[in-house]
Amino acid sequence: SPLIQLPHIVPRAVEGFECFNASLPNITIYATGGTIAGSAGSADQTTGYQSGALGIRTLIEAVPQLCNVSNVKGIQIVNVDSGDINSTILTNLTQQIQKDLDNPFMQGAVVTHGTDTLEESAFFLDLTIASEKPVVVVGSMRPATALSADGPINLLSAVKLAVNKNAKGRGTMIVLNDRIASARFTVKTNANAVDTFKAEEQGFLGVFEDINPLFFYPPSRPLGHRYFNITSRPFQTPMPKVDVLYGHQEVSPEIFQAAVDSGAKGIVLAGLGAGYWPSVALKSLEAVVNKTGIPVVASRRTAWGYVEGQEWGINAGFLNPSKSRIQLQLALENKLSNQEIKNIFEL
Ligand SMILES: NC(=O)C[C@H](N)C(=O)O
Repeated sequence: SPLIQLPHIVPRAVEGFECFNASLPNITIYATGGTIAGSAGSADQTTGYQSGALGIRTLIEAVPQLCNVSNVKGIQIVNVDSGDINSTILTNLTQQIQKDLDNPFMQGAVVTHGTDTLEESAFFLDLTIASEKPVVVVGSMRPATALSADGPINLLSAVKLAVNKNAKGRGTMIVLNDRIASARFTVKTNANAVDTFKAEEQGFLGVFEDINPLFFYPPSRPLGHRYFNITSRPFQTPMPKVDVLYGHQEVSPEIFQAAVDSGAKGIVLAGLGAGYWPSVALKSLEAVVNKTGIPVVASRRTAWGYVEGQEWGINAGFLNPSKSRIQLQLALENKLSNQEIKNIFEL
């Protein structure tokens, strides 16, 4: 049902909205950049374009259908390639979205984002926003100027999802290519393809049919979900540095100490198979862990799988390295002990 019905509250709600109809729900679109806001020199150029070139007003104006489903307010958080998103930008985003969703007149939030690190930001929002209302992160693989650009339909899908009554209680979701995906499990699997976001083992939450969301199951949160309250931390302060190290044949045993020396307060390992390391490297890893007490999370370099049983560290379970890094950073920011961090990861 529409959130705004009483005439006397209309003027307050109108403020800041790009389009307004008292019978429609209210959504805020937070724009951060990426290819969905990307601009190339010609319509047939799909690489080498500038990410984060167009502002949120341009993105909204390109999809007039948005105003048929929702009142949309656009907020430009930053306008960057997603490689430049960091913990201060994400803290700012969480704090603004939380405030917004706590407002009874707001129905949900949509975040536009580059796809390269979208899986990290979506997971961050999932862990730091406390609300039943939907948070939807959306991107595109083709710049806004391209033939068959996927951004406009993805944006309309995201807004339709954010106002859908079945979308509540599912945490943060990811929308691209007619799919609804879980922020916890979904990753970018292909550097170029439009159907890149997948969770091979956990699957999708639903699909879009005629640009309308259809869910497979009732709402639920994934096992292992944990909330981190960052609403009152100063957002300008970066969170503790966590490095991801990649395992391979002949890996240098010195990389663990090098990470600590460069300021890492936690380490995530993209290990071989189910979290293994070559024996020489493992010895030096154990020495660093024993000497510094730094938390080390064992994840995997394979795309999918489950990591358990690595005695020298904290086992990542189903979380891949990029998502493990986000959770470890939030755990360190919240000053959790190594044992408490272990309890969060090893459910
Ligand atoms: N498709 C994209 O959005 C890629 C872009 N480099 C980004 O992540 O910002």
